[in-house]
Amino acid sequence: MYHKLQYISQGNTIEEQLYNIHQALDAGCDWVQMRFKNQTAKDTFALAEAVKFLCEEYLANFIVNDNLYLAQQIAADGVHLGLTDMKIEEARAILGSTKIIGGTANTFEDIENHVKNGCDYIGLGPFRFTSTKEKLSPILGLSGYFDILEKMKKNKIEIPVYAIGGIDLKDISPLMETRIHGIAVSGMITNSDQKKKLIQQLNEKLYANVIV
Ligand SMILES: Cc1ncc(COP(=O)(O)OP(=O)(O)O)c(N)n1
Ligand SMILES: Cc1ncsc1CCOP(=O)(O)O
Ligand SMILES: [Mg+2]
Repeated sequence: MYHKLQYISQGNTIEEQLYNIHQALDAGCDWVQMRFKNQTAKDTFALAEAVKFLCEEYLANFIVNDNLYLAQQIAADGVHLGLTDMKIEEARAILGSTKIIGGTANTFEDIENHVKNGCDYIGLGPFRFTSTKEKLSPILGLSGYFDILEKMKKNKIEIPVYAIGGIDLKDISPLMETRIHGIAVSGMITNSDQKKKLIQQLNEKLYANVIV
């Protein structure tokens, strides 16, 4: 089973990114997506190598945002691809069956396509407005998640779905009732000054109904 909490990194420099990722790992995050936009290939590669090393030390999953070739080059655990990034089918053909490929969705049809093309999990959003990402797709709100997850059930489509976009602690329980698998968050963890406590609270809510 995939972990239910994915941390999406933030930071405008390699140092800021490493600091934020290290803090998140130290506080208990076990899945990191490195998201480092508009940077040189040299800096992005240097960061990716350092993050891979850190994630190995903490036994955390490590995936790369957008850049499949970088993920392949550094042997990351996988990649997250958006609707305007490389197609999932092409990515699967390049990465093979053992790597994680996540795909962004904003509609039920996006999810149907991703499943057909061999995606491993879905990042469905945005849940609400967030300043972390520019050019957001239409906001789904709680009712959007209910409708889309309901359609998935009716059509017997099974794939882990992660809610994303402006998510706060109080949103977790209502979101989990829509039958999502987990959440992908950036700002809530990056901006917290009590990360250990926050991640413990998040995991309590995310794993509340998991029978071990
Ligand atoms: C888990 C997860 N879900 C969605 C996204 C968004 O991906 P994308 O639409 O490609 O936007 P950018 O993150 O590349 O700006 C994500 N990164 N992770
Ligand atoms: C990458 C991405 N895609 C849709 S919303 C978003 C940003 C999520 O970050 P935050 O948790 O800070 O809103
Ligand atoms: Mg992208």
